[in-house]
Amino acid sequence: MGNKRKFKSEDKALKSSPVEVIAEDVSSHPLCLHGPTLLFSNEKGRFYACSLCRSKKDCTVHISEEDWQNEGVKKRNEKYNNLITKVNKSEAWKRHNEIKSQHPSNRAYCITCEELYIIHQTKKHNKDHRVVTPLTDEQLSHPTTWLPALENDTVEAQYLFSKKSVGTILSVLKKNNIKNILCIGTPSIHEAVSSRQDFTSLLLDYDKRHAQFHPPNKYVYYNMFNNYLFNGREDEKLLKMFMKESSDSGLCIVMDPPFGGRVEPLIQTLKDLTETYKSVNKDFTDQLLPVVWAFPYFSEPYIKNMEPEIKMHDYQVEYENHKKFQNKTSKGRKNGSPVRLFTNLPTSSIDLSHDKNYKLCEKCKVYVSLSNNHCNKCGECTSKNGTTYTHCFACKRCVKPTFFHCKTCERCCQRKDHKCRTVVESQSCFNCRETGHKKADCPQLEPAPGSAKKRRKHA
Ligand SMILES: C[S@@+](CC[C@H](N)C(=O)[O-])C[C@H]1O[C@@H](n2cnc3c(N)ncnc32)[C@H](O)[C@@H]1O
Ligand SMILES: [Zn+2]
Ligand SMILES: [Zn+2]
Ligand SMILES: [Zn+2]
Ligand SMILES: [Zn+2]
Ligand SMILES: [Zn+2]
Ligand SMILES: [Zn+2]
Repeated sequence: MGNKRKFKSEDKALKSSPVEVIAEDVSSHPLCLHGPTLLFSNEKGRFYACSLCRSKKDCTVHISEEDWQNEGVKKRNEKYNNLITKVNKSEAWKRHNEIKSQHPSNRAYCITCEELYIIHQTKKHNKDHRVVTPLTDEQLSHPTTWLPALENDTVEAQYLFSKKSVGTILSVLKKNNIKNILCIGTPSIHEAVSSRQDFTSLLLDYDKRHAQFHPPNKYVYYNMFNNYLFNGREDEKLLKMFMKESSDSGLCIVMDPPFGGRVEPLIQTLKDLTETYKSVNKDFTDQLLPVVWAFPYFSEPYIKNMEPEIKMHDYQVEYENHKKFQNKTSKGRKNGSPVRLFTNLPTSSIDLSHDKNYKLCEKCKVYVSLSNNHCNKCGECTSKNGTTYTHCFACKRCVKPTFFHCKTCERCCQRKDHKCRTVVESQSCFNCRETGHKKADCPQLEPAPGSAKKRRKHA
């Protein structure tokens, strides 16, 4: 499962065409089958497109900002109000209970039709269908352990945490006295705590198969890129209730978005969820809700720029079903998994004392990979990608071992295929060409009306 897919490496990410997402309230945007679209901007202009599908083939809605002013276009887009699907959670749960009342050998799940059924009740699932049977109670309550990942890799991208990673994440929450978890795209965390007394959780996920395995008040059919609840009001009430009940015992968002997902809409979602939390817990301070977010290390500049409180920790998140994302001591990638934990909880609360791949940096007071060295010049443990960085005195910073200081370019450059005076322009600011921020946030420019920077200033 998932082996066809190539991870978008840092270099590939740098070569992809530059497009910004304008982080803003999406409620007045055109709709597609996945809820409100996002406003994108590239060198040709600004346009609305799907928040979830990365390929135009999967979702064709594409409306320029100018066309969206046209009443006819607005009228035509209204059809999506009726086309967006909901999930019938109570029906699905009723079915689950009927199936559970049967002996495991009578229980089955058809992968082709994505449904649970009782064997002797239907002949619909013939030999062309992929069927899983028998099903134990344990399998019914832990579907991620046996449900195959959804096929469309450009949309759902499902990779499960290893048991060790689940344990690490839960221990961080414990250290911070957090008992309530909003699991966004993290069904294995949700399942791991489902029978525990010390945590409660609510799963928010786009994979609606979960409705057949979790009670209606434990699962929400959700799009994390536009904070869209497909079942509308009913689930908004549920989410608010969960937030209200968690006010005394700590709430944390634990999210693991599909790889390649954009940072801007995810940060916007965290802010929107924080606003919802504040609307039901009036005395909550102005900060962002606690979050533990699994994401590739090379997204750090974007996250840091948009939300400096969210820090990257050196812990390498391991996955069950992906060789490349396992630790370097196993068969995986040379430098280990590229996925790290980003969090606004104190990084010193991530205790890896039991893990031989990490050491405590006495100066940073944080656990780091054995290969990560503390640089006294930079004042921190500087490695990001799992290799040992070296300090460049000219650039006054630590760089990857694959870099060298080029005197002609007057900066550190990738050693391989270096051509002097060429700059990788994509993924950097359209204006000043620096990485780490987008044009809308460029410190050299006045903020455009409605830009993220402008809105933040006036917030
Ligand atoms: C990379 S996997 C993470 C799974 C996680 N590591 C675990 O073990 O539970 C991404 C998860 O996000 C869900 N997902 C994908 N796109 C989503 C979206 N737009 N909104 C909400 N959930 C989404 C997938 O169904 C999947 O559960
Ligand atoms: Zn769409
Ligand atoms: Zn079937
Ligand atoms: Zn250090
Ligand atoms: Zn250094
Ligand atoms: Zn240098
Ligand atoms: Zn050069």
